[in-house]
Amino acid sequence: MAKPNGKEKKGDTGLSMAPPKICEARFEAAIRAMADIGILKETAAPVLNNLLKLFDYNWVHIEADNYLALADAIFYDSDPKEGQKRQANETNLDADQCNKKLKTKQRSQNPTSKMHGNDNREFVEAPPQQGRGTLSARTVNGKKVTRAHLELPSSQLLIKEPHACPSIAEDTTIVQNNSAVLCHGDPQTLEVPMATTCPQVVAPGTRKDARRTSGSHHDQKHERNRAVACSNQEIVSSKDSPSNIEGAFLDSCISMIREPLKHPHFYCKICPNERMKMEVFLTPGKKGWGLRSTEKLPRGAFVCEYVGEILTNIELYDRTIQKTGKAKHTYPLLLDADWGTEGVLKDEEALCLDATFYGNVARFINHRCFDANIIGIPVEIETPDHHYYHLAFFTTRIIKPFEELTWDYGIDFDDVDHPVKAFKCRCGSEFCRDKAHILRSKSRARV
Ligand SMILES: C[S@@+](CC[C@H](N)C(=O)[O-])C[C@H]1O[C@@H](n2cnc3c(N)ncnc32)[C@H](O)[C@@H]1O
Repeated sequence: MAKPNGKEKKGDTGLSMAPPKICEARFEAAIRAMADIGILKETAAPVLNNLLKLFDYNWVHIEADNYLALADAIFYDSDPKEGQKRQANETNLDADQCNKKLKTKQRSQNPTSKMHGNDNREFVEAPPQQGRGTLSARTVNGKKVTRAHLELPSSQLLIKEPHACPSIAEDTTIVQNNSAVLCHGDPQTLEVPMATTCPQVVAPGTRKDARRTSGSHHDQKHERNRAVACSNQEIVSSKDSPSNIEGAFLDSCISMIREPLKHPHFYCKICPNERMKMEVFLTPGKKGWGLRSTEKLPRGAFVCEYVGEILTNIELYDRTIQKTGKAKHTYPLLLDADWGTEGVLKDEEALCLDATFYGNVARFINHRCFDANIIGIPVEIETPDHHYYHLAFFTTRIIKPFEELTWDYGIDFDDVDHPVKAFKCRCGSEFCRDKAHILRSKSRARV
């Protein structure tokens, strides 16, 4: 008997009995669809039977996309190479469709106050993001292979990090719609050379920085390599001269798309992101909450991205002024990695992130002068506009389990002219830049 969803169970019909009318009609319709594209019934029927078994007689999968799974299975059975080419073509189509979707989504976002990263993601409790997507199954040389179309949240579109790997089941082939990826549920990462620049969390009142008129970080002459991780397999590059990806990495990207059968497994057993468990904890040193990993982390491990609302500097400044004296902790981050290279930016144009109301665990990362154990690396994803990028945190050295993760906000503690003071630094580093606070602490200790 046919189930409401078209599923037919052997037990319902009896093995020797003819399939019920509804399935017979569906069977014939599938054969007709194949005949329309020049496939003989003798070829199509046995493959269809196999496919039905694979899909547990769920016709929905077989009829989807005008019998795409069936056509593919036939192609694979008759000529695996041809089947791969066909799949590669579909892959490109899928990628285009997905990119369109992503663009539409971006356009529909609130232009004045957006989340940096995943839409609607809230801090602390937010689980690691899993890309949304669809799964379809097909037979490859008689083996069931699941194909996943992932639409990944933008905050997961990141950079190459040798350990960044997916938690994808072993029979899953990933068709990536975005090229540069990191974190859970993702198969492939990109190797992008980047130099650390100095994006900073702004202490309340680093209005001087916000105006970008001066500030120590602006004077630093970094060679600012950029990772431009665009959708659809475009990566890149150095700031002044966009370069191309080349060599083994490019070859493997092409191969993943064109020869998916060579890359059936993406399950990674060593990826630290798979095991990494972040913990927000109350620091003993009056810094408020902090962040740590319960696991040992290798050097260079991706930790997380800084997520917050995207504001202009004017908006951030207004918020800061309103909060002054009330907020104990503040959560802004200037997207200033490129400031100073194009003359003076207007405050209405310069961007920053504010994790006060929306954010992720990164908002709990405390500051440590100079010898912090993580660094923020700017990553451009949606747009090559250097004023808007994501900030990805990576470990600078091996981190012991439960060691606090710290990041050098780059605060100028000597900026005493500003009406709103930075916090008193309690980082404990021997390189602490908050000299005034150290002196005060020492004289208090003497008394
Ligand atoms: C991005 S938040 C970090 C999380 C914060 N500790 C909390 O409890 O939410 C930045 C704020 O943490 C505090 N903070 C961070 N690093 C500090 C440090 N080295 N010394 C003292 N306070 C610190 C300051 O109040 C600062 O405004």
